[in-house]
Amino acid sequence: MAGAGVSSPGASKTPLRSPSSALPLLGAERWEGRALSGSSPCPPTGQWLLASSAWREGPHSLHLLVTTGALGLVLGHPFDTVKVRLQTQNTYRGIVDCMVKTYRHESLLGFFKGMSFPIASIAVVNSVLFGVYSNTLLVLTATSHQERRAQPPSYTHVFIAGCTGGFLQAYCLAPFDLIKVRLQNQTEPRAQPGSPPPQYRGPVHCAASIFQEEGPRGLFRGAWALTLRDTPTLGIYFATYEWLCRQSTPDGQNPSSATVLVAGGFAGITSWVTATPLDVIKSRMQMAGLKQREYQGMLDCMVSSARQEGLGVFFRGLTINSARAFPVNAVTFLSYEYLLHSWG
Ligand SMILES: C[N+](C)(C)CCCC[C@H](N)C(=O)O
Repeated sequence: MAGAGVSSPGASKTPLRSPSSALPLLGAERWEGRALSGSSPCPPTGQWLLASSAWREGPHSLHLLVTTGALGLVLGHPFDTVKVRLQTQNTYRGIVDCMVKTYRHESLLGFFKGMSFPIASIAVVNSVLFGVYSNTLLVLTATSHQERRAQPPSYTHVFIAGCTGGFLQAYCLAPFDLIKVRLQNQTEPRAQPGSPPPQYRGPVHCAASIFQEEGPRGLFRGAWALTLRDTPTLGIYFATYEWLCRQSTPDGQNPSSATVLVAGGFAGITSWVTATPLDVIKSRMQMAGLKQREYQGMLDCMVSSARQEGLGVFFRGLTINSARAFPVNAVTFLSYEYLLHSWG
């Protein structure tokens, strides 16, 4: 889950304080402080990712990344399943129809299909996203997090850092996202005696089957669409969060919980609204490996989807995704800030 990794927006409004009293300090930022207090203004290349700094920071940073990400994922997964089904299957008349059919045929468990791999991979994906984001900001602004409080980074820098993080995390996310989408689209009820078994018995079986049937590259099906979806929209995500927090936080103060909730929620919505057209294409490309529909490439997928279903196809799942995005990203940012505070 994205969401937890901005160098705290509140930090930019906070006067210099001792690290122990400062509200939001991400592992990487502590590390940045150390790096900058030494001779080098830039992070050593071998320490580029927060992945490594989070591990070195000890269990706190790691728990932080895992807990916030997993919480958001579990909360939002039922919405995500409905979204994926609406985007890739033409059998539903709308959100309510999809929910009712899913519940009737598959029970509540149907909404949670495909959740295990995203949870298992959240630490890696978030480490890459936030590590790259945080360190790109460090390189761009050449200021430590403490200096950044007095001199907040420009939105252009925040945007570029977010895009860089989004670009690099996309390739880590791609196989996990593919397996999630394939499992979410299995509409067979679980363990019904007599009914045909689903094609994939679980995430590992799904990964192994894709590898065997579609080759190693099959695991990266839809990866380009995912990269194109995430690169600009994660820039928008961080910039929106930063902007909203700065707007509603008086100088010298940390953002209130309400500000964090609202800013996180709207950052999620804004980013998902802009991501939806490519999200639809990405999900369709990922499902294309099953040969129900084949596409020559991303452009072909866009053109044939639009021809057959009209331009509205690019907005499939927008409503449910926005409904999901607000609480998920509000909670993600709030728990992130809260956990940093209590462990600070
Ligand atoms: C960039 N994109 C719009 C795809 C996602 C941005 C929000 C990410 C968040 N973890 C969530 O799952 O809602």
